[in-house]
Amino acid sequence: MSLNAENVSWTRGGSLVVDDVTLRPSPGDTVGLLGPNGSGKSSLLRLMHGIVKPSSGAVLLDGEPLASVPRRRIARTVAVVSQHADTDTDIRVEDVVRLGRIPHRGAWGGDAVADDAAVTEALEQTGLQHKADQLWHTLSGGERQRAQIARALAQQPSELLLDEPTNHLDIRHQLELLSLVTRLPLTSVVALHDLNLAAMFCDQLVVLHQGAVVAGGAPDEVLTPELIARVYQVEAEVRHDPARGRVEVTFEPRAELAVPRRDGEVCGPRRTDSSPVISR
Ligand SMILES: Nc1ncnc2c1ncn2[C@@H]1O[C@H](COP(=O)(O)OP(=O)(O)OP(=O)(O)O)[C@@H](O)[C@H]1O
Repeated sequence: MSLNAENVSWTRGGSLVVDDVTLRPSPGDTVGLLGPNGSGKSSLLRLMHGIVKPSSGAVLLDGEPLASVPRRRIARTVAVVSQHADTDTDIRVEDVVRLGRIPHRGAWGGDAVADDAAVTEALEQTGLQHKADQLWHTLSGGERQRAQIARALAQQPSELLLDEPTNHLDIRHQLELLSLVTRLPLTSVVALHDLNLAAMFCDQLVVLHQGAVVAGGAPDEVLTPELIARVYQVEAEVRHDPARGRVEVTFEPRAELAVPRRDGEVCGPRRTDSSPVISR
């Protein structure tokens, strides 16, 4: 299976939101989609899921334009975890996860044993077994996020699209979630803001800036101080850690981001000598 974006552009309100993007994840890879707020990550994921149609170019599922693939086949193959999932209805966590089985139902129903097994496994993988009977709207933000991921896993897709899946998660669950995603025998495209998580877990990175791809490749090729300065306007130090086999990014707070205090003084970040930087 493959899900590729080929020279995809998407225009909205007169602006080019996604600008001639080609993305061809290798089977089994985890591809990190990076870029500042508004750079087009969510829009590209929506295009790759077929929720919106490209203005030009095409998204191909196994070489076939997504627009001509039946919705049901897309749903069996591609699962999405979006940023904003919500419901007001009284639905239990297990039932949310079970929604992932809908694409597998035929006209005469589904395979109940396979459905139960997939739901149980997805709840276990996301550490939500003990929440199975709890109502969705009583979950914390992080638990809701994990329930959405469990729903996507129950779908048993070959392609997984995740839009900032670590939002709301504490550090342990961020690490667990991304390590789960990378362990699964799936091809994943995951929009991330945390460059170190991206370096730690992604096989390949693609960086978007104003809708266009400005860098792509292995994390240690992509994450350079020059790229980070150009795209995020932030000074960064990038260290190669041979023991861990990855790069680590640390950031330099910028002096011009110093904020005025109520007493008129301007406070910047703490220096490494631990004395507060205060200038008048
Ligand atoms: N339906 C739409 N109509 C008009 N503008 C849109 C639409 N969808 C997205 N945009 C604009 O396209 C740009 C890219 O948005 P998008 O949500 O894809 O960025 P993003 O990289 O995911 O951002 P973030 O990191 O903040 O989630 C933004 O400027 C947004 O306002």
